[in-house]
Order: sequence, then structure tokens, then C-alpha cells
Amino acid sequence: MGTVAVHGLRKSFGKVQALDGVTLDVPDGSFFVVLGPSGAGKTTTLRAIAGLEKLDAGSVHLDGRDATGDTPAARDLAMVFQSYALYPRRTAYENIASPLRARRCSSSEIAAAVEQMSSLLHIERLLQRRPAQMSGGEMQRVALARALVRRPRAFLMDEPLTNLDLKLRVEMRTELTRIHRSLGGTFVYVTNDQVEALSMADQVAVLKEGKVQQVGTPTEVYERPANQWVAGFVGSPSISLLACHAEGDRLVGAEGWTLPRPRWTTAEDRRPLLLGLRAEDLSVERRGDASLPGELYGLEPLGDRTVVDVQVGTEMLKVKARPTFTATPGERLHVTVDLDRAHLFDAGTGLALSETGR
Ligand SMILES: Nc1ncnc2c1ncn2[C@@H]1O[C@H](COP(=O)(O)OP(=O)(O)OP(=O)(O)O)[C@@H](O)[C@H]1O
Repeated sequence: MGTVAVHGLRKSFGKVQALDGVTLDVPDGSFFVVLGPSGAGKTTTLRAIAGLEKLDAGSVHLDGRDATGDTPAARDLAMVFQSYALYPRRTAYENIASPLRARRCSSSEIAAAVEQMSSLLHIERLLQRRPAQMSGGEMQRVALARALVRRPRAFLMDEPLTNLDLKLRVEMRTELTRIHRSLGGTFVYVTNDQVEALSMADQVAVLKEGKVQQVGTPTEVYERPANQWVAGFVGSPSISLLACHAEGDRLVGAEGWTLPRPRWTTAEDRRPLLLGLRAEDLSVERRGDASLPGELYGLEPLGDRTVVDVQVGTEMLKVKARPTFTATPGERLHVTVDLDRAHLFDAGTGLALSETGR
């Protein structure tokens, strides 16, 4: 078993409210990612689960049992940090073996466990090296092996891939998903990288200023963001947001454009709204019934695609186009909108409008 549940966590540091009522339910065996910008309270949440933070309020339940007052050791959780925290004078083998030695496991048990983990993480050839003789990526693998060898109740990981270069990070994302699948433990993984979150998680909790904004599968969080902030934080390039309101069967933009009103929206006429459009749901190359007039502001060629910045009045739209797309700044363009994939938010509260009938 390895369920982790936190309820109503509150923690302030002086005037900073780091956690403002955080409630999360991590199912047994899941890869649960806590995603948020710097300062959102991710590390504090993880430290609270681990028993390293004295809370102002709230509770931590492990496997259904109240563990709020338990010492970190009694919780049986393993933590992996972005700094590898390996013993510098010990070999990789000794580093990985250290939690088992502390438990007084026999030498043959230790040898078998280290062999299994080093084969899982492809680090067999590193076992006799000390940290100074390894690259950052290799040290991170050893640190992971040391956490995984213990078979704790759950693994808590605090941005473990941050210090790796981009290529290694992408490789380790796939590795971690594979390791999770083959070991089957509960992973609580903290990151500010939305691509990491969307690519690895079973469930994502999006955190902002100590408050949970949304919990859901990566698809739910991306396709049905609970509010304007989540829509803007998840997805690259960022979702474009245009001020508008509904009027009969049209959506009318503050910048004068109109579009057919999406079938699925129940918004009453004249209520101030924001229309959220993702770059991949817009096109400057197809002409359709629903389109917005604008002019080219700039192009960002990204190799496999070009992001086209189109100015609509004073607002900016980001549109994904073929890598060969070209146009000159100031050129008039029509942006075709896939309204079935658009999002509407209340401009006052930022909350997504209900989408009955979508
Ligand atoms: N020991 C501390 N003393 C004072 N303030 C703290 C302390 N720990 C955290 N904070 C503050 O609490 C807030 C949440 O911090 P936390 O480290 O949990 O955020 P985070 O989401 O993990 O950010 P990052 O991605 O930058 O690590 C921040 O404003 C931070 O400055």
C-alpha cells in the first residue's frame, strides 16, 4: 500500500502564506505530479508529507492512518532532491547500499538489491566509481537507485531532473515512467516544468500561491482547464486570451471582431468573458467560417513548426503553422478558429464556464 492524503495544509513563513489549505489525495501506485511556478508551495507540500515541516494546520494520512505527528523516519518515505546528496567518498555501490546497511540487511540481500536497481537504471558500469568520477546525469541515476532500493511506502521527488541538460532530462522522463511502471510504487513528483508534468503524470495537481487550482489527468488539465490561470500556465506557447462577450448567436470581441457563438456555451449575453485559444487550434493557412482579422506581428521558427504572432487590434494571438510558413510584418492575415476546441472564462473570476453539451 502507498496512499498519501493531505488535508487542509496551512503553513506560513512570516508574512508569506506558503500553503493555504492544500488538500490532495494520492492513490496507491500512481505517478502524481505537483506542478506550479516558483514559490507556489510545492517543496513545502512535499516536506509536509515527509514530516520535515511543522504545520500551522492540516493533516497527513499515509495508507489511511493519521501520520501528522509521526517523525520522518516513522513515515517510511524516500525523498529524492535536485541536488543528488550522494556520499562523496563512497562508491556508487556503497551509496546505493547505504539505506540497506542502515537496516542491517545481509550482504547477499544487499548485493542482490543493488544489482537489480543498477540494472533497472543502467548504471552497472558505474558501481565502483565515486561521485567525482561521474557526470550529473549519472549521479542523478545513482541517487534514484539509492532511493528506490529501499522499497518505501512512497517516493517523494523534488524536481530531480532540474540540474540535467535538456537531452538528458527528456531521456530521464521516459526512464522514470518506465521505472515507475516496473516497480509499481507511489511517486509524488514536484516540478515547475509543465512538459515534464504532462508527459509523466497519471494525475497532476496544479498549485499557485499555496492553493490547489485543479487536480486531474494531464489531458483533463490541458483540455479542460478549471480557470484562466491554469489555461495560461499549462501549454506552450501560452494560450491566447481575448476579451469578448456573447450576443445572441455571436461572440463579440472587445476589439470589434465577431465569431459564431460556440454551441456548448451557456454564458448569458453581455457577461464579460475571455476567449481562450490554443495555438494548435488556430490556423493562418486555412480559411473557414470562423475567422479573426489581424496582421502579422512576428514569426518564431522552431524547427518542426513556426509560431506566428498575429495582432488582433491590441491583442496578440499565437498560432502554430508549418515550418515553411512565411509572411511579412504588417501583412493582413485571417486566423481561422476551431471553436469546438476553444475555452471561455468569466473575465471577473477567471473560472471556466460550464461546458454542457460540448
Ligand atoms: N524556510 C523558509 N523560510 C521563509 N520562507 C520560506 C521558507 N521555505 C519556503 N518559504 C517561502 O514559501 C513559499 C513557498 O516555497 P516553496 O519552496 O514551497 O515553493 P516551490 O513551489 O517549491 O518553489 P520552487 O519551485 O522555487 O522551489 C515561497 O514564497 C518561499 O519563499
